[in-house]
Amino acid sequence: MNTFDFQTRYKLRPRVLRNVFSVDVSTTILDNKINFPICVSPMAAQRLVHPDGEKANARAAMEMGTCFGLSISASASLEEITSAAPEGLKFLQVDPLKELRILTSLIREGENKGFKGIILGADVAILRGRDTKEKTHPIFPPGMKMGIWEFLLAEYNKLMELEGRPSIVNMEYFRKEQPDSSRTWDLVQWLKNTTNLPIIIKGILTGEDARMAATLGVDAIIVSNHGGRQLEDAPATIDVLKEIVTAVEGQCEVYIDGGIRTGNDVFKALALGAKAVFIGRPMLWGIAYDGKDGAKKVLEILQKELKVTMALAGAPTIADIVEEMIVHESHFWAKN
Ligand SMILES: Cc1cc2nc3c(=O)[nH]c(=O)nc-3n(C[C@H](O)[C@H](O)[C@H](O)COP(=O)(O)O)c2cc1C
Ligand SMILES: CCCCCCC(=O)C(=O)O
Repeated sequence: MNTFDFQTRYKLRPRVLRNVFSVDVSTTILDNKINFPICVSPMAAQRLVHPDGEKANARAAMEMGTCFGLSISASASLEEITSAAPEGLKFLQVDPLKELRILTSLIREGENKGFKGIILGADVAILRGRDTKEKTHPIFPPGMKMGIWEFLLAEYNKLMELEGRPSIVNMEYFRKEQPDSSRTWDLVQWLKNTTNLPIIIKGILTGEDARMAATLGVDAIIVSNHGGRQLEDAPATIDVLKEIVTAVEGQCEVYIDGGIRTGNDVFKALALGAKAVFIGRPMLWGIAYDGKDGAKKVLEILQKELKVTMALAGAPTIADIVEEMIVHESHFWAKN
């Protein structure tokens, strides 16, 4: 099964003789202006790829004028990301945890450090074992720390001290002990009561869950199969995008990630109703190639490709990208 079906299954229906002398790819997400609708997905432990890790990607996103998603399992602290990208638009991704008081402290810290949205990882009820992990036994380089988990552990131990309960010293144990697979939609309500920041829920793949999220008042959904890393045989995100856009009836914004590799892929997602896309692995390849400059290059290439597609498809602005410009390949089978 192919979890990434942008290129093979969807074709474009270009309109010609339209004025595309100037193509404007700028847009907004949650009222924040971004220079183009391509944002950076939260991804753990980026210092495994380059010594600057998340700082490089956050800085690249800021310099390019787009949004950076910071993973709760980042190999950088909130402080480091804030100083690397002080003016950049940044969302903080959190997971369902057992001790919600430490999540509150983290969210407060995010608010104070200028983060503009909280992404709730909804597809990590458990973390799927990875074959490659068993084969390669990745180890963290000396000195590499998971900055946000360090913060959470310190907050946890403060609470334990106040309550006269035993503290935890082993980080690996803490990171395994805290994720909470019993959490339900109540967590969304809890988040809404905890912060005024917009709530973005990541990992939705069905219209039913999308409607639930919209009803609970989330501000945005990221249609995501976690880059194919969690549930095996989950659908390609592009295949369920329309169902989700239809289900939310405009009550919240819809973004998508997973397998977006070209400007054409971005265009197709927008045509099916996404307000923006997020990209994961290409940003890791970017920093692996050349740190922050490599990450910028990835964003530059995608932005340029999107402009070309918009010009050739007859859409001078993001608002001009409409559903009639995309068709599923089965449309052509029916005719033969
Ligand atoms: C190495 C790696 C680490 C990831 N870590 C996280 C994470 O910490 N939190 C999260 O919500 N998603 C995580 N993801 C999933 C991404 O946010 C995103 O959904 C996915 O990578 C998008 O697909 P793409 O890589 O094909 O663009 C990770 C993905 C990768 C490849
Ligand atoms: C090294 C910590 C891994 C945390 C899990 C991050 C994740 O969601 C992933 O897909 O990987």
